[in-house]
Amino acid sequence: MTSIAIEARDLVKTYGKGDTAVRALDGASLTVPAGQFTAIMGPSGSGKSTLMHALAGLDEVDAGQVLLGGADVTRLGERQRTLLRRDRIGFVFQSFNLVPTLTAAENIHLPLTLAGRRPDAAWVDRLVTTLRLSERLHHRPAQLSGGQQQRVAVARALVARPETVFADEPTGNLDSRAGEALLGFLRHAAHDLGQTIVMVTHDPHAASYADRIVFLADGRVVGDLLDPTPAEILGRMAGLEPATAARKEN
Ligand SMILES: Nc1ncnc2c1ncn2[C@@H]1O[C@H](COP(=O)(O)OP(=O)(O)OP(=O)(O)O)[C@@H](O)[C@H]1O
Repeated sequence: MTSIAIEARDLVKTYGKGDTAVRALDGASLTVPAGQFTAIMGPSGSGKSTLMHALAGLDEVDAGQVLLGGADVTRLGERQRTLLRRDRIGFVFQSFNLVPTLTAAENIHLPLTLAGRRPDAAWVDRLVTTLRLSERLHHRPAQLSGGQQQRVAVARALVARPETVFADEPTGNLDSRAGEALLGFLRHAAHDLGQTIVMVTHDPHAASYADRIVFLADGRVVGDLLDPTPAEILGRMAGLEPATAARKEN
């Protein structure tokens, strides 16, 4: 039986107040099996980043519940949420969030340093080699290209082998070869190492590496697709875009 890594029920999240209020999540519900590579897709503004931040316990929601590995994230205090993020979750953000004064190697090791854990040298070596960072370990972020910074951020997210990895557009700054290597690696992390991967992307080709795609529109989950091909994904996305645009104009 497949165990469940994440269960989100009826999530509601509103930004702002009054006339300018935006309901970014409007009753989003979702179940993510453990050890699966899941992609979240949907039109711009449909709530993908908001959903991912809510699932990861980075942002609070107005209503609803998120169970992550059995813990109710929405009910934890700030300190417990910080520990949960530190010990069980890895993140890859669009903006990398690398520490500018640390080298690539120090950035990669940071989650272990913060948790007072020793690195697994063989695992670090494998990450660095697969992500082609061996020649760049002693550079600081400002001395790295966007793609290299992205790969450092990915290595950092995986270094502690967290149960769950959240990635927001992880291939956004990569050329196609580096992007494919990274996606292959995320797939491997799910299938062979049992990590649960949740990725937000706009790119149907990137999403086709996932086991399952969850589609969002207007803050709600509106469907999913198993073992998707890029063509199937494009078809579904085409069905979502006009509906959202039309509703916004009304
Ligand atoms: N901090 C914020 N303050 C106000 N509104 C916000 C904030 N963050 C997001 N929103 C709004 O909430 C809605 C959902 O945003 P979100 O970033 O989750 O969408 P998305 O699907 O990830 O979009 P994109 O694909 O363009 O990155 C959008 O209408 C956005 O403008």
